[in-house]
Amino acid sequence: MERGNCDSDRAAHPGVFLSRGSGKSDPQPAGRSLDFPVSVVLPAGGTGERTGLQTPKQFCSFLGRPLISYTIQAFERVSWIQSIVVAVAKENMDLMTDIIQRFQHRKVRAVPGGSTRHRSICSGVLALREKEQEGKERLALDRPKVVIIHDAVRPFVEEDFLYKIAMAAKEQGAAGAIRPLVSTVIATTSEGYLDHSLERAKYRASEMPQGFRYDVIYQAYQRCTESDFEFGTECLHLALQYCGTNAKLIEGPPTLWKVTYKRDLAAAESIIKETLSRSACIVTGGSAQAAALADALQKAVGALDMELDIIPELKGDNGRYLLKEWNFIQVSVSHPCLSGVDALLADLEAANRALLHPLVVIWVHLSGSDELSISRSMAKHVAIMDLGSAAKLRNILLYGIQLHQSEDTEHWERSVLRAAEITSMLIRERSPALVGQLLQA
Ligand SMILES: Nc1ccn([C@@H]2O[C@H](COP(=O)(O)OP(=O)(O)OP(=O)(O)O)[C@@H](O)[C@H]2O)c(=O)n1
Ligand SMILES: O=P(O)(O)OC[C@@H](O)[C@@H](O)[C@@H](O)CO
Repeated sequence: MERGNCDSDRAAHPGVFLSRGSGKSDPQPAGRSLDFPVSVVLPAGGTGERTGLQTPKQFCSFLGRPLISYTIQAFERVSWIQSIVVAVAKENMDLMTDIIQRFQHRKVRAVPGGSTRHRSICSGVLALREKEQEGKERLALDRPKVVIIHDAVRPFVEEDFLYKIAMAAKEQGAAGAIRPLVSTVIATTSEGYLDHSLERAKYRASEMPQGFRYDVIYQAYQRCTESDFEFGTECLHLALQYCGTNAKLIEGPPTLWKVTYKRDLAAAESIIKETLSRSACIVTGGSAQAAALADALQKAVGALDMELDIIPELKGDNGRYLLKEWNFIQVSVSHPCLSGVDALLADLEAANRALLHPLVVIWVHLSGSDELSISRSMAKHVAIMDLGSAAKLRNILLYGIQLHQSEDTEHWERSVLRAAEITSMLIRERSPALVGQLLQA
């Protein structure tokens, strides 16, 4: 009798589909293509006990966005992946549905997971049997030829490696990521003493993603035992044990690690922030003075391991920066005018880029020597504070940096270096506390 579900008391759930948001995810990289349908199962039904936190780790947020949303995005950006099923604990179905909606994830549906990881994965695999239905319209999605299974708490996965796993799974029936062991594996006696140690060079750590021909993983879950469901941790083993399918093992990059302990959450946040902070686009408005300041800043931030692209305006071909850059610097000289910043904020809102990550906009103002009146200075501070408060509601973090013209070369160079250091810190830290502040370089 075909196993219709993975927990004794549970029918296969078709999954909750949300209308596909018009949300712009990152532009699809000009990637590869596959001539067979591939779907993904993300087991996310755990409680994350080893983090010691109340919130399951897959729902812990970085920069205002849950970890699972980063993992989903890593897959939905891959053009040859037709659909993604996330298996979550029943009590988290509404939360997962809200995350899919709020971050306008596409190709994604949530299904109830199970009491163990294997049961959650099995629920996801069974859900892929159903023709995916959205509203009244039936989606012309075929049952996948290959299923990629990937822990939802492994957010750093790249298309190239997914491609290798999917191709190997199609050819071999199963494929899995491996990594060298860091520690030696030892066997202990029942009294807690060393029994023997394994020769580390002969063994590898089994990681994710893993890939399977649909029929292989489906049959494996149909044939495995309740003990497998309860205590097993290795899908590749099920494929070998119950389908005679010997997985192709492919060494993956070190970025495939799994968020398990609380320290891993801090590491993941640091990597995400570092990834978002590598570059920025500086808009000069076309003036020679602003361009000269931009050149000086570009050199100074280069020494801080950050790249600046300098453009006169975000029009025409330069509009592409609105779709790919996470950080922008708008330069104004002499007249403390925020109209350029206003226009940039409007462009960013139209591009809907702040949906997934907080964007950083820095207004760099080079004030003339004559601009020392207290009232004008106060007006600037109030203006950027107001604009910053409004932009923050749209997940755009607006900061200001003011430099003063100086004929003294040494003084000027020190100002530019301070401006570069402040710029790098603001982009790296994305601190909500400094939003709307006009910092002095
Ligand atoms: N019943 C379960 C248990 C785990 N998982 C998922 O399997 C992946 C890897 O498992 P693990 O790191 O062990 O997650 P947890 O079980 O949540 O962690 P812990 O063992 O610390 O509770 C995670 O994405 C987790 O959400 C799942 O889908 N269903
Ligand atoms: O054992 P845990 O539930 O912490 O994590 C699951 C891992 O074991 C699993 O993802 C890989 O070993 C590949 O099977």
